[in-house]
Amino acid sequence: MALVAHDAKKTELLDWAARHQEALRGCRLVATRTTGELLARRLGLRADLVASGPLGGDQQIGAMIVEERIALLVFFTDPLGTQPHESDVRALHRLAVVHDVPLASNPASADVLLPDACLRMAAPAPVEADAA
Ligand SMILES: O=C(CO)COP(=O)(O)O
Repeated sequence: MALVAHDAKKTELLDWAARHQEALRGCRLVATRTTGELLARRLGLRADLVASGPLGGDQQIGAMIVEERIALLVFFTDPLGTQPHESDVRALHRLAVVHDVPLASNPASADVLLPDACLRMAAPAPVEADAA
C-alpha cells in the first residue's frame, strides 16, 4: 500500500493513519520521503521510503504500480495549490487508473477502500478456474 500526501494534506493523512494504525501496522507500506518520515515520527508507522515527490518519488511509486506491487494508493493531493511536479502527480494518478489500482484522494475514500485492500493483501492469489 502506498501513502502520499502533499504538504497541505499531511495533517489529514496523519489523522487518517492514526485512526487506522492497527490495520496499517499489518500492511507493508511505501511512502514518499517526507510523508513516510512523518508517519514514522508521529505514529511509529514503518514504511519503505522512496524519494520525496518533487524529486521523483511519485514516479517511483508509479513504477511499483506497473509492477503490480501496490494494492491501494492513498494519495491526498492539495486541490487548492499547484505543485512544481504537477506532471508527476498527474502521471501517478494516470498509472493508478490504467492499472486499475484503487486510489483514495481523501479520508472518506480511504476509509472505504482500506478494508478491501487489507483483505486482498492478506489473501493468497486467486487460483484460475479449471476449465475441465
Ligand atoms: O509531493 C508529494 C507527492 O506528489 C509528496 O512528497 P513528500 O511526501 O516527500 O512530501
